[in-house]
Amino acid sequence: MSTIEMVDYGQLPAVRMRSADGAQAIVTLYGAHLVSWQGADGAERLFCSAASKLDGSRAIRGGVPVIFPQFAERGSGMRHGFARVATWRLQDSGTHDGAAFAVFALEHGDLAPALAQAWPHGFALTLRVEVRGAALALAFEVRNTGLDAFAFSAALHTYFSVGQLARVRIGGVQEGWLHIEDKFDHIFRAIDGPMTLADGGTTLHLEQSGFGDAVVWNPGALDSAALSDMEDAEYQRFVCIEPALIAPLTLAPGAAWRGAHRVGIEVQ
Ligand SMILES: O=P(O)(O)OC[C@H]1O[C@H](O)[C@H](O)[C@@H](O)[C@@H]1O
Repeated sequence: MSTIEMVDYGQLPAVRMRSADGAQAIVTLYGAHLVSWQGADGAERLFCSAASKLDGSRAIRGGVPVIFPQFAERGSGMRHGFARVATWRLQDSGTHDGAAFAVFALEHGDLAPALAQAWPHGFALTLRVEVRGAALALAFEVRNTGLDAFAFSAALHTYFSVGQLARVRIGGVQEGWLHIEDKFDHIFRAIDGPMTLADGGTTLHLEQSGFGDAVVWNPGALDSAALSDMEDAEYQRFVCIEPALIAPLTLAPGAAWRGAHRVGIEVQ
């Protein structure tokens, strides 16, 4: 049976969805942050740092932070935007054909006063998360509900759990495989096909639409040690592959933009 229930994740209220075949995901309302995803095989596919704050005092280190309306420091607002540190609402949830899904929403009126003043635009965001079998589907929508156009960037900053960073191969971002052993931070532009993340006997198949770019990031040993919310050796346990819209897109009043990210697990 598929189920949707409220749970605590650390000190944060969260939604856990389970599909009929046992796939599950947990999303905190803080950030509409997907912190855990297991396919029906029960293996955790996302990384979340053991040192992450889970109390709403700062963004969660791991999972899938929703980046909006600015990427990193490419803009005058807060680093990676406010969506990952705002508290979203559960707008809808349910089950269909054995899958379980939940939809999270954030509007300008939901923002704390300081954030609302810093970004005075009418907007409505939704993030839909669905799990079933070996598949995860994320759908992100940005709608301009105001009277003026605004420009935004966005990303689904996915931290994939890996056995050992140095063994991982990433396909679909450049000619041949990409290998990462230490610090790496690169924006791959104009992604026009599926990507793969191969780790030992498991391959994740990644497909994105709407998002034209993909950012691949790992902090490496030195930066990892300098991050207060990551343990020193943890950089070897994940790689971020992030569907992204880096160059700001201008959205007219009433217009909407959609980006999707689908992940499928193949175990050899
Ligand atoms: O530490 P954060 O604000 O979560 O950012 C983490 C990382 O996000 C992206 O992947 C950027 O490309 C990196 O430059 C950045 O370091």
